[in-house]
Formats: sequence, structure tokens, C-alpha cells
Amino acid sequence: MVSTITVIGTGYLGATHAACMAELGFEVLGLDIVPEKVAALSAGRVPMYEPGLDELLAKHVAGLEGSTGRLRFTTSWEEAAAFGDVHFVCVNTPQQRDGTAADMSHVDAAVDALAPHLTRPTLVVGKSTVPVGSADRLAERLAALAPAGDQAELAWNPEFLREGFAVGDTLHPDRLVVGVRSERAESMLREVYATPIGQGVPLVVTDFPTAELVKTAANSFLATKISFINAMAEICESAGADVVQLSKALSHDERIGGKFLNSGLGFGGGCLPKDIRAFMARADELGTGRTLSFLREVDSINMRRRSRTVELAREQCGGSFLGRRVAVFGAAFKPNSDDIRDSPALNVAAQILLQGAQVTVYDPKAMDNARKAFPGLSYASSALEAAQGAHVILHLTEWQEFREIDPEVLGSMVDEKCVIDGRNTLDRARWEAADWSYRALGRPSAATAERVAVVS
Ligand SMILES: NC(=O)C1=CN([C@@H]2O[C@H](COP(=O)(O)OP(=O)(O)OC[C@H]3O[C@@H](n4cnc5c(N)ncnc54)[C@H](O)[C@@H]3O)[C@@H](O)[C@H]2O)C=CC1
Ligand SMILES: O=C(O)[C@H]1O[C@H](OP(=O)(O)OP(=O)(O)OC[C@H]2O[C@@H](n3ccc(=O)[nH]c3=O)[C@H](O)[C@@H]2O)[C@H](O)[C@@H](O)[C@@H]1O
Repeated sequence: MVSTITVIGTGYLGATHAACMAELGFEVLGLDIVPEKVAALSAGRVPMYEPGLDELLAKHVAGLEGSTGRLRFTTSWEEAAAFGDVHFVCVNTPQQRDGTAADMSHVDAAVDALAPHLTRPTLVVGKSTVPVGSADRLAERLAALAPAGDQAELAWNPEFLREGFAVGDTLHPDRLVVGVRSERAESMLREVYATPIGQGVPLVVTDFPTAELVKTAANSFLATKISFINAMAEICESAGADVVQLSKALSHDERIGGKFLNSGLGFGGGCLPKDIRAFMARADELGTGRTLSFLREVDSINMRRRSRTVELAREQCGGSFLGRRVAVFGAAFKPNSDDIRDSPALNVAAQILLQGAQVTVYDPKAMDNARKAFPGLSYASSALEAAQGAHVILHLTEWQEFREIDPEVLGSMVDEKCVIDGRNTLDRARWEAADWSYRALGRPSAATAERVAVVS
């Protein structure tokens, strides 16, 4: 029977997974190699912003008043190995520094550190996003290093949660996918996920490579859908059409659907960009690189959105950024997160800074991370403060609070009433009624829109 679970790597994925496993009723031990992270989590503090996670920690972390005491954290591999019936590996797999493939060093290091302590029957479950073929390789490594031999078995269980919705996505996933080599592994994972399975969540039981591929295929599809609508935005710009209306019209077709069809600055974050690149690199290794060549285009459409946003801002500044003040609303790669990994907003802000503007950034949650990564940018403590004396406002991460800003009030603080909506989520009519020049990717300017209206 499975009653104890360890979670190795307590970042965005692992901290959430650990807390949710405690919520499902298991005794959980989270392990990380960063002692400060372990100390923060042990005190019930979430080292990042993830809605709902602090409540779960308060409910379950041992030693906190009124908690179930089911959740603890450690840096000790011996303790983790002795504790867990099941070990989830949730460490990071970033893009390699000198290439586009996934850096597997953290996964390998975690397996190498855990395995020698595994003296009793156990299941090690990979959750990190890895190149297809990794599980086969790691299963051999585990069997070779673990004193328990083939009683220390591997399974692969990719994760599909979205940051900002991580708790809900973990407790109520769309589907569960498990790659297994034995009935024992399957039945242990069925025990772990008995609650969601009992609630009707579909479970797909498959082999290692298929489980690994489901994950990279899913992220590639999502990235492709976003770049598709952003390619349409490029066409709209040339043809004087409006990509927001186009997207809405497409979404009424149930076969297409409206999700992940929001055009704008494109995708960033710690997953979609590096996952499509790692997938292409792996396909090259497998000798099928051509099959995924479309993902190169997906990537370059996405990166072009960033340079197009910089261009549009430069046009609005009269052709040069020199001596101009630019306010950037948003630093996180998406709203409801403090994650700035490959953030399109910060990428644009940094490019504009390098071209001579004074750039002031405000984000509701990602300020600390942004300051550390981009110390050359200026930071304000509110959107209104960032906008003081600005020649152009760039709306680059679509936080709710930016949608709620009154353009009349903001208008009295800026030098020029010019806004670029990089996420196509501001109420254009409201901004134009307050006398702002509103520009967006894939949407006609007010002048073109009038011309199109006259012609039609
Ligand atoms: N962030 C997300 O929304 C999702 C991430 N994933 C995948 O999950 C994996 C983890 O991603 P994140 O949580 O975002 O990364 P992260 O960087 O936030 O967390 C990784 C954690 O692992 C720890 N770590 C690194 N090496 C270790 C080792 N040898 N032993 C123990 N701990 C170690 C780090 O200190 C860090 O706390 C990646 O493969 C990612 O692609 C999958 C689905 C969703
Ligand atoms: O593998 C992962 O780590 C995760 O990657 C994504 O989740 P996440 O990175 O949290 O964020 P998304 O909501 O997918 O957004 C990714 C990026 O695409 C952008 N996006 C999203 C949707 C859209 O219509 N348009 C668009 O530009 C967002 O602004 C953001 O920059 C996937 O949605 C998750 O299923 C997956 O588990």
C-alpha cells in the first residue's frame, strides 16, 4: 500500500505536487538541494507566487498550528529514501547553455543521489519534462545503482499543470498519463491518484516513450496554436484586418476552439519555448529532424512578435528611443505568476533599454525576480508611478489590474497618450474615448480602421 511519498525538487512543479499529495491524504516529504528553499517551505512560506499554494502549506506543513502535519521538507537523501513508498522526481530540465537540447544534468543528479539509498521496494516516478528515451536510460541507471535492484522500479508520469492554476490543475487534472513497465507500477500509481481517478479523471496507461512524448507533443501543439494566430496577426497587419475579430470568429468553430488563440506578444515561460527546442533537438538525434521543422517556424514567429513590439514602440516614439521614457506594464511571462523565465515582457523592455530609452517596469508579483535578472531597468511600485512622464505605455502581461486602470486618470500622468496593447486585452474603445492613441499587434491603427470602414 502506498502511504508515503517524497517529492524531489520543490520548485514551481514540485512544491505544488508535494502540497497536493498531502491534500490527497499522503504523508509527504519534499526534498531540495537548496537549503533556503527547504527552510522557507518548512516554515510554510511559498518561495514563489502560486495562488492557493500558501493555504495548502498552512494546512499541511508539520509544526504549523492547526496543520495536519502531513507535509515536511528535507535536504537529506538518506531520509527521503527511507521515507518514501513512491518518489516523484520534479527537478528542472532547462535548455542547455550551449545548445537547444534539454539539460538533463539535474534529473541525472537526482537519480544518482537517491538510488544508492534505495534499500527497499519502491517506485521512482519521473515528472520532469524530458526528451523521449530518457526513461529507458534512467531505468537502467536506477537498477544499476539501487541496492534494492529491480525492486526499485521506474515509472513516467508527465505533468500538465499551468502556473497560476497549479493547485487546481494538480488536484483536478484534465487527464493522467503514466508510462509503466509492470502491473505493480500501474497499481501503485492508481493508488496515488485514486481520488482524481474516482472523480472520473481519465487515466492513460502506456509505455515510457509514449508517456514522455505526450508531454512534448502537448506543449508543441499549444505553442503551434499560439504561433498560428500570431502568424495571422502578421497577415492582418499587412492586409488591414483585425486579428482579435478573426480569432473570435475562428473560435466559434468547435473543431478549432478559442483556447490558446489569443494573439499578441506570444509565448514565454520556463516550458513552452525550451520544450519545443528540446523536442527538435531530440528529433535531430533520432534522425527525424525534418518531421519537426515546422516547430522552427513556430519559434521564429514567436520571437518576431517581440521584435515587432519593439518596432511599434519605436515608431510611436517618433523613430528613435533616445531621450524617450517608456512604461512597461508587466514583467511575468503571464499573469497570476511571478515567473520571469523567458518573459516576453522583460525581453522587450531590455531591448528598448539597449536602444536608449529610459524604461520603467511595474508588475504586481514579479518585481523581485525582475530586479534580480534585469538590474538595468527602472522599477516603479505601481502602474501609475511607472507611467509618470511616459511617452509610450506598453501593456505586455495581461494582469487584471491593468485592465481595470482608468485611461482618463492615466492620461493626466503621461507625456504622450500612446498605448501599445501587447496582449490585446485592454478595452480599446475606452482608451480611444479617453483620447489615447491605441496600437496593437495584428490590429489596424485608428486611421487605418477608419479608412477600412469608409471603403467598406
Ligand atoms: N513549472 C511548470 O508549470 C511545469 C514544469 N514542468 C516540468 O517540471 C520540471 C520542473 O520545473 P519547475 O518546477 O518549473 O522548475 P524549478 O526550477 O522551479 O524547480 C526545480 C527544483 O529542483 C531543484 N533541484 C535541482 N536539482 C536538484 C537535484 N539534483 N536534487 C534535488 N532537487 C534539485 C531546484 O533547486 C528547484 O527547486 C521541468 O522539467 C519542467 O519542464 C512540467 C509541467 C509544469
Ligand atoms: O510544461 C509546462 O510547464 C506547462 O507549460 C504551459 O503552461 P505555462 O507555461 O504555465 O503557461 P501557459 O498558460 O501555457 O502560457 C504560456 C505562454 O503562452 C502565452 N499565451 C498563452 C495562450 C494564448 O492564447 N496566447 C499566448 O500568448 C502566455 O502569455 C505565456 O507566455 C502549458 O499550458 C502547461 O500545460 C504545461 O504543463
